[in-house]
Amino acid sequence: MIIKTNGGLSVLSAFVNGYGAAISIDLPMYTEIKKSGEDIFPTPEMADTVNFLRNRFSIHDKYSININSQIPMGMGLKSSSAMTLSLIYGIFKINHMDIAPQEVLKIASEASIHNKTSVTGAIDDLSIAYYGGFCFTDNSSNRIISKQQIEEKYIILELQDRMALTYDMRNRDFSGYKNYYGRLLELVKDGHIFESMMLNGYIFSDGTETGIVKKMLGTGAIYAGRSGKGPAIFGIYETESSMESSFKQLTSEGYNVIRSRFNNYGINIYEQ
Ligand SMILES: Nc1ncnc2c1ncn2[C@@H]1O[C@H](COP(=O)(O)OP(=O)(O)OP(=O)(O)O)[C@@H](O)[C@H]1O
Ligand SMILES: O=C(O)C1=C[C@@H](O)[C@@H](O)[C@H](O)C1
Repeated sequence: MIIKTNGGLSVLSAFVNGYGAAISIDLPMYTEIKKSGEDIFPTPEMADTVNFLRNRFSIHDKYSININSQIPMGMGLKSSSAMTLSLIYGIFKINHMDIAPQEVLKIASEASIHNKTSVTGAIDDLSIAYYGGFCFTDNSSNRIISKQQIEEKYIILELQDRMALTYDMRNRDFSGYKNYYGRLLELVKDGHIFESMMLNGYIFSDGTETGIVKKMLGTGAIYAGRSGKGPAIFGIYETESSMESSFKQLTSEGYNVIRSRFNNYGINIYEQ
């Protein structure tokens, strides 16, 4: 069985006050899961996720797993939530276990903490991997506050040659940002998703993104900034042609950029 899901962008990082929001973009991850004579897990985090599920549900089969992903890892593009959710969703499906979506998300959130790829459980990131579109969540109670389909827009991502792992954020003290995040929360509640995206990324700035952000804004982007902790930088474009012309400009200047777009698809079985 092959499970397909996608990456996404941060709208509100939940490290500060537990509230999180994210938005799904076309960056597919294909996770192939087969019952097998022996366990074949490419990474310790994948082994941990499957073992977590086995202990919880008395699943005794062995699995061979292979991931083919276009979500760059450790970039703030929701790769770990796509990985954890696709394994859990896929193992339930392969075993014909009919588990309600909110229960799947809760288990994936607990597994994300257990496999050390998440700090809060990242129900925001898991929810967009599950449903697509935009999701706003309370990560401290594993609850979706709202979710909605998102209008088509075009994205450019600038990738950097370093990773920033979420788990490394676990000891960072964000308490000084509580007032600021109170305001960002109001922005999200009032529907100002893209404004929150830009202002949220600012907290994780190391000052190096100013050049590319201004380049994106100066070549047609309507918003640009860091995707949460990053380091990936996003630009949002109203039309495909404005995105294409900015993309041409950025590549000619040597930026490492890829194209994407918002999506509303969610997780599904790509091949039985
Ligand atoms: N294609 C993949 N194959 C196997 N494991 C993956 C894959 N993509 C991500 N992972 C797992 O996710 C980890 C990276 O997750 P992390 O949460 O640190 O980054 P991220 O998902 O890019 O960040 P963010 O949560 O800010 O979007 C990797 O170390 C790996 O364990
Ligand atoms: O692992 C986590 O708890 C999180 C990781 C980031 O993606 C954040 O954007 C998210 O809100 C929470």
